[in-house]
Amino acid sequence: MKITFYGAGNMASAIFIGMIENQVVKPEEIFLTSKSNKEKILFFKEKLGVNVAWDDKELMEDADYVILASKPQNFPEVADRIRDHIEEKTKVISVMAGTQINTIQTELGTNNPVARVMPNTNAMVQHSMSGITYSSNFKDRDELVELMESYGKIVEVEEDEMHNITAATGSGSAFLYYIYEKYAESLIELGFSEQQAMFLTKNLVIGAGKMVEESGITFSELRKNITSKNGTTEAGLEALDGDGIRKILTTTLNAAKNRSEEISRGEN
Ligand SMILES: NC(=O)C1=CN([C@@H]2O[C@H](COP(=O)(O)OP(=O)(O)OC[C@H]3O[C@@H](n4cnc5c(N)ncnc54)[C@H](O)[C@@H]3O)[C@@H](O)[C@H]2O)C=CC1
Ligand SMILES: O=C(O)[C@@H]1CCC=N1
Repeated sequence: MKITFYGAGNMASAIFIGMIENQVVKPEEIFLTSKSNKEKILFFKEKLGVNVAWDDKELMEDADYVILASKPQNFPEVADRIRDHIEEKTKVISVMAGTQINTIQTELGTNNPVARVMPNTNAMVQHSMSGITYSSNFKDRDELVELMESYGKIVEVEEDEMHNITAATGSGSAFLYYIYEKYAESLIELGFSEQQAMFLTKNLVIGAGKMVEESGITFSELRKNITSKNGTTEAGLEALDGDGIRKILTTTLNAAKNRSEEISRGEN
């Protein structure tokens, strides 16, 4: 197999590191190219044993998959590099936010099968939650699904649902990290040192994640198990105000979704 990545930044590296660690591909089956971070991809070559190249003929020759992993704004330049070299056998996989299948096919000047995947950087630890959608001519999906499942879970969606997935899980972990950051800052206000606040928050998050994974019970049951009648948690939860926080999160998710829709209309 040959998988070529155009772009080797945060998202692409989380994917190929996840795939290599899970041994679904060998490092020598991966080809990387980039624009900005030349030293970084030479580091990946050195550390992981992947191939690195800037010659598009070499990159695209006999490729089974080409992964589009630049920012959407850089896609026109990436398309210029790929267009004259794409072979009939090559399936196109895009992780770019917003960029529609028909835009990808038009820019590449090809009708090759295209899948859009919206992963997240938890791919690095094989825990991405990714959405996937396909062009109608994308046959033989099992191999791609196996590749994508090597670094996490996937849900298949219609293309117009990709805006929601992008907000919910593509950007979603950043929203959760932001809440953890704010939680740690509040602990400092409570009187903990910065080091203590980070240590407490980090272990709270790890423990909560493991409870979600291993207990098999719902978020609300987990919460209720902590909440004593007229106790400290109840007092805190009343102050937290469930509806208020839901409103903030809905506004957050809608802002991310709207931005994905703007990108799809070419509003850079
Ligand atoms: N970072 C994340 O959590 C997620 C990112 N994505 C998508 O992944 C894509 C990449 O995002 P990041 O990895 O965060 O960005 P990044 O800035 O870390 O990496 C972008 C990469 O694209 C390369 N690039 C730019 N122009 C190029 C060109 N003409 N030829 C070859 N390579 C080129 C850069 O050199 C760099 O390696 C974006 O489209 C984003 O929407 C999707 C889901 C999550
Ligand atoms: O912020 C972004 O646009 C990308 C897409 C999802 C996560 N990061």
